[in-house]
Amino acid sequence: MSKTIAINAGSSSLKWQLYEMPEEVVIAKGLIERIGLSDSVSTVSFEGDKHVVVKDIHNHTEAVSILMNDLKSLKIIEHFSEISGTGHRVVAGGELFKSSVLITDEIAKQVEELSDLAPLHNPANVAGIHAFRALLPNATHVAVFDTAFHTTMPPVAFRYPVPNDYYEKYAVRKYGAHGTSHMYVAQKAAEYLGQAPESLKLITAHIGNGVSLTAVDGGKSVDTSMGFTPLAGVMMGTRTGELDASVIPHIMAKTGISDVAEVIDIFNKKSGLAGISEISSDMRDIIKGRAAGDAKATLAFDMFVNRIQKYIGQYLAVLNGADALIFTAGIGENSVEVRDAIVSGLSWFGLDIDESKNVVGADGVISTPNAKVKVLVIPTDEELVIVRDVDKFK
Ligand SMILES: Nc1ncnc2c1ncn2[C@@H]1O[C@H](COP(=O)(O)OP(=O)(O)O)[C@@H](O)[C@H]1O
Ligand SMILES: CC(=O)OP(=O)(O)O
Ligand SMILES: [Mg+2]
Repeated sequence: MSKTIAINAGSSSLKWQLYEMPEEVVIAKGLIERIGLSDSVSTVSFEGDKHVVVKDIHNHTEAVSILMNDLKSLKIIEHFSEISGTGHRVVAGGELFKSSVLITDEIAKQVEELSDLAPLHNPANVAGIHAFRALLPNATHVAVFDTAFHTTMPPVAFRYPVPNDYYEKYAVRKYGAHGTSHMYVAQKAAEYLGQAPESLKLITAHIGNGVSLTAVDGGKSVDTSMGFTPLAGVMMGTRTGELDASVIPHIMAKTGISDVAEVIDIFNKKSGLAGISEISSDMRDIIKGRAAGDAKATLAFDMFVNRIQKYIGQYLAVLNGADALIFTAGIGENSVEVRDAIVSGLSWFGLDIDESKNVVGADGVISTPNAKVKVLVIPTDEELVIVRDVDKFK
């Protein structure tokens, strides 16, 4: 028996789970959310109790310190040496990493160097890697990549229509993200539906602060909405998603911003729900604003839903029809309103939600019995996939 911890740094959150392995028993878990916003919330669940602390948490380095402190102060562990393995979600693996790897100094450096491919994530992932390697020099540390599941995409999906040189010399292509989550829910969907993964065409919709949709054919990713970086695809909490690149020089000329990196930073951190609503990047705040009749919050909500609907349409085309649509992640798992708004506009395609099943806490099929394309809610579990991969190296 040994304890293994999974660290999942998202753009707005840090999720962790401490497991007894190989039994896969969760000893304790934590969610630090709204990182970088006011009133961040840290929740630790341990021995049936929930410990909740609300305070401003400015960045992921602070979040990692809180997590380490909680492990000891809440007496989840007595000594750090009880933890023999750590698994770190790494968002961008580029073309370098097709599966999980044991972290060495060299690997940690490579992960840091891939930050251009995930500027909001890889630096946070590296912060967790450095902190735990320093604390637990004798443990097994493993990096698990979001991009790994998408390495099955064919060139027709992953290539961009730019001059060949850009791909061949500079690796400019679509890499995708959230792969661990898309893979996990696609496998679960096959279990829920009682069918072999090989026989299913699925559209997995990971809707959190970061959002991506994937076309999964026979258990393999064949297309996904995120691109060279997680800026691409649909509109997100703070990110634009798809945009005409010509907007960049236009904004620079009009505003006087002289550094292109600054524009990209605005597209990554100040756009999406936050940019349109001028209220928040957090869907719970948008839903409140919309309910109160706020026009900007309503537009933000409607644009968010519209972009997701259009990608579902694309993937119905890519797959030439689908057996099921899967909702997962923070918004996909929890927001009845968002699921209802997305599906109700897709009835022509044979999607039909059963309102009595589309409720808080939904888990499993939420479509009507006759729906041509089933709709499921499946809570993702990136942490479980991560610790299973750590165990492979022990
Ligand atoms: N009950 C809820 N209703 C609507 N949205 C929710 C609910 N709970 C969480 N969310 C949303 O989920 C998003 C965070 O999702 P998550 O998957 O945790 O993000 P990250 O991309 O940081 O991993 C936030 O926009 C948050 O508002
Ligand atoms: C890749 C990505 O956007 O991740 P998250 O949704 O966890 O921020
Ligand atoms: Mg996430």
